[in-house]
Amino acid sequence: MILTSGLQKVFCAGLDITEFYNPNPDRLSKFWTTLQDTWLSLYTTSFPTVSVINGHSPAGGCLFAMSCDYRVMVGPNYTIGLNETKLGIVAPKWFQDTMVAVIGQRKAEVSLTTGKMYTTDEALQIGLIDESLPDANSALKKGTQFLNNFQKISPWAYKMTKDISRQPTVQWLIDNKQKDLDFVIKYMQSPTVQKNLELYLQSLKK
Ligand SMILES: CCCCCC/C=C\CC(=O)SCCNC(=O)CCNC(=O)[C@H](O)C(C)(C)COP(=O)(O)OP(=O)(O)OC[C@H]1O[C@@H](n2cnc3c(N)ncnc32)[C@H](O)[C@@H]1OP(=O)(O)O
Repeated sequence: MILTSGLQKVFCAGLDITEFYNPNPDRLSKFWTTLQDTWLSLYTTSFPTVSVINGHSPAGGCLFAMSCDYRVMVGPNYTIGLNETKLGIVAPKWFQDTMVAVIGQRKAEVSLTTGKMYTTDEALQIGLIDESLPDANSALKKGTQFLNNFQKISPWAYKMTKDISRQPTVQWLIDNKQKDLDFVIKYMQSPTVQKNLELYLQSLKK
């Protein structure tokens, strides 16, 4: 499966920030549970996945890209990263663990604490993406080539290997779904967090 965008310059703008601003707890609860379930499904697919990142990919967009098996990004003008601290919020543990699995503990900690958005070249250098291509068509071709490797791999061997590799991160969320949800609901009701989100939303308006 290839995950890509039909837009001109945005792969995925991340989660809809307005869902976190002055949230209705019931609605936020459904929103967050859907996100947890969607991520669990994507991160544990029984078939190979590639993200063809053909535009900017902040926060939730970066999470979805990192959750695929391989990342091909169009360069040099787009950016990718977990920028939550720039919004004055915290990337949850499973977002962080997903990044650690891709680029390692040290690079992930620097990346997460600074909320850095990496250019395509920078992302390639730290291993956040696997390949950089100059345009969307060649990126799509590369992504397809990667998937073709699996014609010679046993689906069972593929799935078992991926399960072993991803198990700790997946199991943590399965075991802590309610705790994670409760934390988000409580955290998003903090006046400081709300103020930070208000300022960030204002900064996005042109
Ligand atoms: C325990 C704590 C739990 C925390 C949970 C984790 C929470 C969040 C994870 C996230 O995913 S937060 C989202 C982070 N996303 C961003 O920071 C992206 C911000 N957007 C941009 O940088 C740019 O919009 C863009 C994606 C580079 C696209 O730029 P472009 O110039 O094409 O478009 P704009 O004119 O800037 O935007 C159009 C329009 O959309 C609004 N908007 C953009 N992104 C979001 C978003 N993620 N959520 C809600 N709204 C968004 C932007 O304000 C514009 O609105 P209008 O001015 O048209 O009203």
